[in-house]
Amino acid sequence: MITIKNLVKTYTTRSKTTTALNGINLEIGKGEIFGIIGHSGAGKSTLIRCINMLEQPTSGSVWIGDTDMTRLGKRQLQRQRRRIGMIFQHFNLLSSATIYDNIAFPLRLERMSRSEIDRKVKAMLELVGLTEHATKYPAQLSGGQKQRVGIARALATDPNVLLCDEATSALDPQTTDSILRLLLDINRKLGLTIVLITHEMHVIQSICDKVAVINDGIIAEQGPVIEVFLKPREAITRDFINRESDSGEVLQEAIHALNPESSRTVKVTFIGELTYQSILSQTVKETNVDFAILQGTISRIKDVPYGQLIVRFEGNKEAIEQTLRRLIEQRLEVEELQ
Ligand SMILES: Nc1ncnc2c1ncn2[C@@H]1O[C@H](COP(=O)(O)OP(=O)(O)OP(=O)(O)O)[C@@H](O)[C@H]1O
Repeated sequence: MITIKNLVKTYTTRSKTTTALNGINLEIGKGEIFGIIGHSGAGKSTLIRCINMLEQPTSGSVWIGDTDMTRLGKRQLQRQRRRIGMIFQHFNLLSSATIYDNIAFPLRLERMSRSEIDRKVKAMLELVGLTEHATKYPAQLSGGQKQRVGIARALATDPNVLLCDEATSALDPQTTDSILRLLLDINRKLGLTIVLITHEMHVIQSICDKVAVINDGIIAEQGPVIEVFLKPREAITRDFINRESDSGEVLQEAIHALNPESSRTVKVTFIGELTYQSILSQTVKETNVDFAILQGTISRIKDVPYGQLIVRFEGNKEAIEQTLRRLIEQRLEVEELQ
């Protein structure tokens, strides 16, 4: 659906040249929710803005279906952009227009008839749950409601791609969750492809199918969210994961306080149905080792439950080795920590 090939973007000012994107390659499937996560300055905004040519790439190409967006003339680009909706961190609503008129705005640009516009705006208001608020102005709405208007306006022209530029970063956690649920609902109802950028892992974990981790203008790691977050390969990915846990320092102390001769500390990950099974206790009964749980969590990545335990095994070296082998045989992910 969206293919980004060798994308490079440099910004040149009088004093310096900044390479914001340095050879990005991405493949985003139709109907996918694809998240791009990175620290401030990593290149996220530049990347998402290159998808609809709000930023002109320096080199490389961006394909949406069979269309290379980098090669379009002004008219063709305008036409293509109607197929790509976008929502923003600070909503970008017209403050002097009612909610109804904000949503009608892109439709009027398309010179739709009044009755068609009315039908479409009402359908959009219903989709985002704001029917009661049609005659209000943006200043009379909460942040979450304003973002719903942003979503309704973005979807009014029936796009097949929705770009979300830090769409929940200005919202509190509860409102963030309600907007994320709405995006997921829309993705499922309309089969819409969604590309979102964020610096919060929670956003990716809640609704994305795939994720790319961007750092210094390059993709450090990408793949299905379960793969990337539960088996991270790169330090930057681990950094995002560990930032969510506030016990990182205490845990490091606990791990380093151990006698490496008689104990081993591992992170054990249970994915899907395995999350609810008593595999650990059955295994240590067989192998006769002791264990202490240093940390435990249970959560979900989109619809898939997972559990993670940081466990210190103590006892006979051979018996610990056998325990780890048995856990792996039973399809648990085992990563040794040091
Ligand atoms: N218009 C511009 N002119 C010059 N440099 C720019 C411009 N826009 C972005 N940059 C630079 O490009 C790099 C990537 O910026 P970008 O805004 O894409 O990062 P980001 O990951 O979205 O960061 P943030 O989360 O803080 O918005 C940064 O070094 C930034 O300073």
